[in-house]
Amino acid sequence: MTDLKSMLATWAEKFRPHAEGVDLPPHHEQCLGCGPDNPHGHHLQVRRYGDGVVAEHTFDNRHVGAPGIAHGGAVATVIDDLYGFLLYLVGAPAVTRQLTVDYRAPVMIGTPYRMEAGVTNQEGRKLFLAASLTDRDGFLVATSTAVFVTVGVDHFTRGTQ
Ligand SMILES: CCCCC/C=C\C/C=C\C/C=C\C/C=C\CCCC(=O)SCCNC(=O)CCNC(=O)[C@H](O)C(C)(C)COP(=O)(O)OP(=O)(O)OC[C@H]1O[C@@H](n2cnc3c(N)ncnc32)[C@H](O)[C@@H]1OP(=O)(O)O
Repeated sequence: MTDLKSMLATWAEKFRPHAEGVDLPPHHEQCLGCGPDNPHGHHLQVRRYGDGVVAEHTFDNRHVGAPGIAHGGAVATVIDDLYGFLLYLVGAPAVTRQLTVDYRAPVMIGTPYRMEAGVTNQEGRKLFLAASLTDRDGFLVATSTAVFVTVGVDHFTRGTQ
């Protein structure tokens, strides 16, 4: 299990410039989106792509909704986590305040998709983000926007207190 102290100790290494095309580090080992040690997770692997991030991702039977189709919540989870990798490039931790997903076509189990995300605007603590999910033919399957708000490390230790 990842404890908060050891997770925070890894931040300096994560929130720094990363080379183009190199795999970005997971948020932490148990992260639902990208943690390699989470047996229920999506094990998302993400690379920097210019000013944004990119991933090739395939949903599996642990994430099924209607038969053969990925659960919409699972798709939103992976998109949300993909946004979390932009924070390394922005250089500050932030959390999701608003997330929208436009499900344009079913996301099929066992089919590889390309996912891209980038920062469209930054105003003070607010990061306006956008993402897309396309199939191998370049067909647009889902689009998303999000507002993330930058936070200090205390956010992860205090809850609502
Ligand atoms: C999740 C695990 C994290 C582990 C971290 C590990 C390693 C580090 C790696 C990365 C860093 C962290 C995360 C990456 C990981 C995974 C990615 C997935 C991310 C998540 O899964 S994260 C969980 C879900 N997430 C929450 O749990 C947030 C709950 N929430 C709050 O904690 C507060 O709500 C908070 C702090 C967000 C803000 O609270 P606050 O009091 O500080 O600020 P306030 O409310 O004033 O809003 C500030 C300004 O945003 C404007 N604003 C608000 N809403 C807007 C909207 N919809 N559109 C446009 N503007 C909007 C306001 O109008 C104001 O604007 P202005 O400053 O101009 O007045």
